[in-house]
Order: sequence, then C-alpha cells, then structure tokens
Amino acid sequence: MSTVLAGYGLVKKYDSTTALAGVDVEVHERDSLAIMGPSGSGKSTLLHTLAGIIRPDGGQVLLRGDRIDKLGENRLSALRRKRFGFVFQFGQLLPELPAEENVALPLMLEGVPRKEAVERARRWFAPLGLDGLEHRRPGQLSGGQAQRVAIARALAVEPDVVFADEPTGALDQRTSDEVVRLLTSVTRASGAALVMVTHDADVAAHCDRILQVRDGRISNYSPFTVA
Ligand SMILES: Nc1ncnc2c1ncn2[C@@H]1O[C@H](COP(=O)(O)OP(=O)(O)OP(=O)(O)O)[C@@H](O)[C@H]1O
Repeated sequence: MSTVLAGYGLVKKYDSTTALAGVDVEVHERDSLAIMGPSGSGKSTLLHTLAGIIRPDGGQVLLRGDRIDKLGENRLSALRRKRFGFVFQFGQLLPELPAEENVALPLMLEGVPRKEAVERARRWFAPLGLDGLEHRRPGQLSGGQAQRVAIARALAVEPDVVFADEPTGALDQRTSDEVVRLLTSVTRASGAALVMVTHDADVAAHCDRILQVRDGRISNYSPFTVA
C-alpha cells in the first residue's frame, strides 16, 4: 500500500517543553489513523506538524514522497488548501452562508466559479446523509448535521488527507458514533487518508490504526482497538 503522508524523526520544542521527541509515522492511501494519548502528550502538535501548520524543529514531513516542511509559507498554505481537508471540534462554518456555500467555499478559494463550486459541493450531501439541508444556515442545523457539513467541506477539494481534531468532541455519544462512522467511510470512499485526534476510544475504534502518544513519543502503534 502506498504511503501518502509520512513524518520521520519529528521533534518539536516549546522553550523547555518537548512536545514531540522523535516521532515516526506513516499514513497509507485510504488509511485512517487515530491519535490518542493523555492531555499534553503531543497529539495536536503531531497533527498540526503533519498538516504543515506547525514546522518541526527536527525531522521531515513528506507528502507522496515530497518534503513539505521546508516549503515557503505561500506554497505551504496553497498546498494545505488543495491537498488537505480539515475538520475541527466545533464545525467552524460561516454562520451567514447556507450549508452548500460553506462546502463550496474551499473550491471558490481555489478559483472554481461559484456555480460549478456549488454543484460540486452538493454531491457530498447525499453520501453524508444531508439531503435537503443544502440551503440551511449553520444555526438551523443540529450539532451532528453541522459536523457532517464540515466533513463535506473538508472533502470538497478532494484532498489527499483529511485531518480531524476532536471532530466529535462537542457531540453526544449517539451523534458522535454516527458522525465518525460517516467521516471514516466517506473519506475512505473518496480515496483520501484520515488522521484524527480523539480522546474517545469508541471513536478511535472506527479507524484502521490507533497510535498512542505519551510525552511526545509513540508508546503503542496498534492495528487493534485499545481498551
Ligand atoms: N504554542 C505553545 N507554546 C508552548 N507550549 C506549547 C504550545 N503548544 C503546545 N505546547 C505544549 O506542548 C505539549 C504538547 O501539547 P499538545 O497540545 O500537542 O498536547 P495534546 O496531547 O494535544 O493535549 P490535549 O489533549 O490537552 O489537547 C504540552 O506540554 C503543551 O503545553
């Protein structure tokens, strides 16, 4: 299976804190990887480093074999917009735009004309169980629906990798289960890989692999569900 995204020997320090102390990780095509670990262990730092948001002090990040951690800021932010999708804990949808335009926005930012962008955006509504909600504004959606719109927005550019940081953190158990099920299945069907930080072992269990981080190091790399 081909490696889409890799981090080798990743080190990140904040003054006296070592957030990442030499992490190696590979993410394969259509792979879903959950990053778990105690608070402050380095999960978000790892996700942000792999996503080109934080630059490591040591090590390398490669996207399909090309090193991205040394790219200039403009090229790196263009790469993040085109090749990565992001889902956050609180959907971070624009409240004044209807759902379909929220999903179309990343395409419009890439220069796709509005009509075509909205048409392409609408294609994600059925797979994510959002049919009929295209014209609703975020304030008229439930928490689970809003997160599914956020997933559609992340997938709209047809990215290589979707990064999700506690995507179910604000949802109840049942909604969380439904959202993570769709996040993993629709992302896989799109051909993208998924890297997700979560505190919730039930959520992580939907992923192909679970990576445990402790004190900035990988303590366990498991293809199995953690207890
Ligand atoms: N911008 C920063 N400045 C200084 N220290 C930071 C910064 N960001 C993170 N840290 C520190 O780096 C370590 C790892 O933080 P990180 O946010 O990656 O942990 P986490 O596992 O995601 O935690 P949580 O589960 O609480 O979100 C922590 O000790 C944190 O205090």
